[in-house]
Amino acid sequence: MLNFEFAIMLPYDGEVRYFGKVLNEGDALRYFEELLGNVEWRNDEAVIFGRHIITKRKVAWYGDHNYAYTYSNTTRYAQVWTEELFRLKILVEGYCGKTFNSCLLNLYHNGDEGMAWHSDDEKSLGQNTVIASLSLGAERKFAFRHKKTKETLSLMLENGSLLLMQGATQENWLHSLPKTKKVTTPRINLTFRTFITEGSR
Ligand SMILES: O=C(O)CCC(=O)C(=O)O
Ligand SMILES: [Fe+2]
Repeated sequence: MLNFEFAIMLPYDGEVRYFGKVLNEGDALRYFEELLGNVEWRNDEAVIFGRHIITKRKVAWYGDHNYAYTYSNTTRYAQVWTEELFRLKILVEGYCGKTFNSCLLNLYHNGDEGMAWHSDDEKSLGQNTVIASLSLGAERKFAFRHKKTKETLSLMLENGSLLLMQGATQENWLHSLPKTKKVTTPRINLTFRTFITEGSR
């Protein structure tokens, strides 16, 4: 396997690697535009405390099969990889030395849209899940907060950059994409994940 340079982001209780830019400006822009136009973007919906919420942020979900995935009391079905998403999956797998069977995409139109503190610890992802996050478009701050010590740290996710979260990260740390008035342009984020399918449980 090839070795790539990366920065280690978490001091303890989890493993996060930041590879920096893995796509040059031209490729990042081309993928951004292709995904903006070709992905089936939808507003995310959730039922939280009995209220039906529709987010401003748009989402899409792709994978090897049309997996059904339930969170926040809503079931979604994955679309099968587009050609450009499949190419990005192969690129990301090369850096991470891991394979992924699905990808959740988020489209943030500007800094008014973000993602609140959460961890990606759904049962369908299993323990010590590996999540690779590729960012395209506007540079945004990404933050981690330890669930017990409350230690907080953050980094900037650059255009074309790759972040890998693995080990006990989801068990011990929350992460968020804070809203900001400074960002007025859109960003697309792709999180490649491994969804545990019926056959492999
Ligand atoms: O947009 C990001 O960088 C993070 C997205 C995220 O945390 C998620 O989709 O679970
Ligand atoms: Fe997340």
